[in-house]
Amino acid sequence: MTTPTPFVRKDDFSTSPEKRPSGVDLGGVARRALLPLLILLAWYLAAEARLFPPLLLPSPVRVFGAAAELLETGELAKHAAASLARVVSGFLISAAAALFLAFLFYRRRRWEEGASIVLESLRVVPPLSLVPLLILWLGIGEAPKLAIVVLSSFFPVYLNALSSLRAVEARWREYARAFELTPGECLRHIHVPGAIGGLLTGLRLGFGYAWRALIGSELIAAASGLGYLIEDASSMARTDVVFVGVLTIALLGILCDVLFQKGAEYFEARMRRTKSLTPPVTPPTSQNASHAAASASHKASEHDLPAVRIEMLGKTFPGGTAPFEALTDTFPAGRVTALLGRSGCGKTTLLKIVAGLSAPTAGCVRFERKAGSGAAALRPAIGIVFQSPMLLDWKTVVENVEMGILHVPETERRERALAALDVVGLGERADACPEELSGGMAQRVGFARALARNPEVLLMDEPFGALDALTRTALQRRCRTILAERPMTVLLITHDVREAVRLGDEIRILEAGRLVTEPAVSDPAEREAGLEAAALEERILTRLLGGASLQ
Ligand SMILES: Nc1ncnc2c1ncn2[C@@H]1O[C@H](COP(=O)(O)OP(=O)(O)OP(=O)(O)O)[C@@H](O)[C@H]1O
Repeated sequence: MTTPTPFVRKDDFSTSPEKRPSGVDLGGVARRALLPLLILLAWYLAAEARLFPPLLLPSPVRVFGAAAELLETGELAKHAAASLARVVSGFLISAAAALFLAFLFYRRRRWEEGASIVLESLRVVPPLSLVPLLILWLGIGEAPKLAIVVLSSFFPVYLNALSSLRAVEARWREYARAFELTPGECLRHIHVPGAIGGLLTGLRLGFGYAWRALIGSELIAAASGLGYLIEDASSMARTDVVFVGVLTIALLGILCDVLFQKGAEYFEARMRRTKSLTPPVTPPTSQNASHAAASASHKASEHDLPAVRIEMLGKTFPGGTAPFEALTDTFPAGRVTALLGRSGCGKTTLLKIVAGLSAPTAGCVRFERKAGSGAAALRPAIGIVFQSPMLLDWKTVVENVEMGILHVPETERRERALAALDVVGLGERADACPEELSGGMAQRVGFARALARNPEVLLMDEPFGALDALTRTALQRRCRTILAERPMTVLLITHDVREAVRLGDEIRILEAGRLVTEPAVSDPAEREAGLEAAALEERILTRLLGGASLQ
């Protein structure tokens, strides 16, 4: 089965605020402080015992004395501020450039290929080796120092952003096509919130690299900054001041990192937990409710519904696999066609072609309406239910349903989504997060998302395959009720012969690249437990098991 799996994100920022224990973790603070305190003690003892000459290892007392002196004269603050300004401005420039390029390239591999030799060369060349050139081109002012910081922090941001955006884009590509999302909608609703962990990790790493590049940048004819302070003190054999400079860089780096991490956590929580930021779901007004309900329970006239006609349909994948080469059949209008077949025979491939998610290599799909139908020229509205629910975990239940109908005006969208949730019995859970739902509920949300589109053609790819037997039976019954009230042309892919018999008005078996028709049980009331149903089930099972051995 090639249906995409739901996206579960794991990254450096997975410790969301609500999962953290509130209050200060004193144990954690003590654990972190223990090693530095031990080092400080060892340093003090080694210096007092004169294990090394004071020029090599001044005592901590002398270092803190020098720090106090530099603080008093304002020297330390002046140099720290100059360094901080360089790090922040260099980082902002590099982050802006890196994010711009990552967003430009993540869907355009050819553009990235065009720039790849230049970018790769820059990535492997140590920025400090460019110092002579930078001085030559940019002089000895601030520009070359900034350039070193920018070059050092660019790649962590760029590479993390590019790879996380690409991973999210690939994972949700079919989803985006199935619901006809525009590139802007994909970016806003899926790619940025989905990749936010990777984006923030890259920014954090980049900021760390900017600090590390600082000293190198301040070796270039600087008259201020912690790098300059260290260099100047070193030339005057003031090791204590060198220590002050290095410790200040470490402290400022850690402080910036903590602030950055807190800010990133807050930002990520805002981006991903839209639930807490969007107004709570309010019940529709009575007038709108009736309109929405009418819309959700939109009952397409059976006369208008299209049949799905496939003609000489063939698909050959680039590797040479060809599940079928010339399929011809009609899935009748307003009826449920259950499609069975052994694993790997091409059921999902066929459904994707009908959905327009994959192009056939031969033949075509046509949606045929009865002559005289008012909607003869229209492409039908298609709803797709994937095997897994494919819910965006940064959106609430109702927002997930809305993703299927983003083309609908905002005022109507919420009402239609709520009405569709009502149809699947989840109106009360509209404001819940996907992670709060059971597997069956999540699948019903996926069903509601397809129903909200008022589909004339409903394509379902093993929609109940991952559920336990009880939930599956309950959902099959609900599905049958919904389909009885709202006729649609349905193509249902399933591995479950009983499901095919229960739900199918038509039954097809895809075997050896051919579609074989099995006569379904004509009376829906008999499909659940009638003798005819049992005999049909047995016959289909025998047919499926009688083929080649399972792979
Ligand atoms: N993108 C692809 N590239 C190459 N081969 C593919 C691709 N997608 C599917 N196939 C191959 O095409 C054949 C049919 O795959 P498909 O997913 O349609 O089978 P299926 O009948 O839905 O299987 P299952 O019931 O196990 O889900 C398989 O051999 C599969 O390996």
